[in-house]
Amino acid sequence: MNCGVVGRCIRPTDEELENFGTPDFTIYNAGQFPCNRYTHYMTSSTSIDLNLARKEMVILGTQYAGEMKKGLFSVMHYLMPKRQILSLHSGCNMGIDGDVALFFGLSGTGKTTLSTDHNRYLIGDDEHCWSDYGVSNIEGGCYAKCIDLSREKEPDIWNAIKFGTVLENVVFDEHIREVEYGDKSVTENTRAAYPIEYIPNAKLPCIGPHPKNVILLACDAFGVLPPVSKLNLAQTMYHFISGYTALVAGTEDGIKEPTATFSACFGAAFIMLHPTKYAAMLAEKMQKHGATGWLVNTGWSGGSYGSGNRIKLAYTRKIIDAIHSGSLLNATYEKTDVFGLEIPTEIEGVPSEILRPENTWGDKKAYKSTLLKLGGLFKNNFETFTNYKIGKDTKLTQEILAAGPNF
Ligand SMILES: Nc1ncnc2c1ncn2[C@@H]1O[C@H](COP(=O)(O)OP(=O)(O)O)[C@@H](O)[C@H]1O
Ligand SMILES: C=C(OP(=O)(O)O)C(=O)O
Repeated sequence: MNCGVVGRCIRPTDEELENFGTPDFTIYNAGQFPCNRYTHYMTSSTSIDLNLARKEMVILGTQYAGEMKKGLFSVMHYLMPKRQILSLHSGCNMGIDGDVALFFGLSGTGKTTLSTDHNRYLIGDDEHCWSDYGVSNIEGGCYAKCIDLSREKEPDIWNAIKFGTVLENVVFDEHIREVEYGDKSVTENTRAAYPIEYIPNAKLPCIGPHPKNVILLACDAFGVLPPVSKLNLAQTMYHFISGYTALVAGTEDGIKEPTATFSACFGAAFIMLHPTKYAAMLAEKMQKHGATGWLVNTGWSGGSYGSGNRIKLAYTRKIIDAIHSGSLLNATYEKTDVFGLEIPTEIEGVPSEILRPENTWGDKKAYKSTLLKLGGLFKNNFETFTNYKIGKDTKLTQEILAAGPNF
């Protein structure tokens, strides 16, 4: 992505600008002007139209800066697989030993927060490609949510908000120009767009070797998924194709209560081919490069949204640390009912009782029925995909099906 959209795209050097020639793609952003919602297939006065042949995108009726980057992300989901490159809706970072981790997840599940890690190099927070040479960021900056942002919990993002960063939808005092990060009066989806080099340990250029860990993030507002589970390849494919999260108030307009969302490949809005095409590419790359899959619940524990609490970010960070260090791979595991997930019995710095969700619920009956409810939602959702084969391999398709909830 090589243009200058609020610091998030890869900016050309002065030399490249000299010989810029014609752009690869042109965005016409008339965000203040609504589209005609009475046109066929229109459901609102907002539209983002792509013409792949003309290499043009037209944005109407929305001034949300996210539309530009996500529109181009859709283009990449078309162009990249044609070159055997997998486009990924994931954050990405790298340890000092060169171990790369991907963080897949829908909006608000923690891609930006968890890939921005003081002890690791940031490759990017949201959009990447995985080719035969390793991973690379599509963007040149980040787009962090900053609702309730605090210096203590997210110091790197806090410090990246300085001159040159664009704050979107935040409320601030006009006189002293101080931002009130807790203020949701415009929207909960407040953002900070900053160039990646505002993160001190950014990996420049934003490329890295083949991933060692593939972390699937779900913010489970039902509170029944374990804080972390180790996945085999078939389970990784199953959860990748399912693309589950339970949204709470935030990015999507009108969502105030938690609802289960299934978004294939953690990006149904952006994919252009059938989900199993991307899943097969992911499986092949993970197998070839020996990557391990993980499912991390950054959502609720001790009950559903309303009665339980969101898992502390500090605990999620400890879980992620144990994945990166390799220590979690060697932990002792036990298997859960229904989802058949392998969960560790101990992780340093995390209270052991929270690792098994059942332990944290006071009402065990409510836990069981909520677990079965979620399992049922997964099953229903997956029916859409059962007729599609993963590549030519029917065995893999069967394995993926068997890797889902079983009850
Ligand atoms: N346990 C947790 N893990 C990750 N994020 C959490 C957790 N608890 C609260 N959060 C908050 O959830 C939000 C995650 O948003 P973000 O990282 O921007 O998601 P994404 O990049 O996937 O859209 C942040 O505001 C973060 O502070
Ligand atoms: C820009 C977006 O991505 P994310 O919320 O994952 O940062 C969005 O979905 O609006």
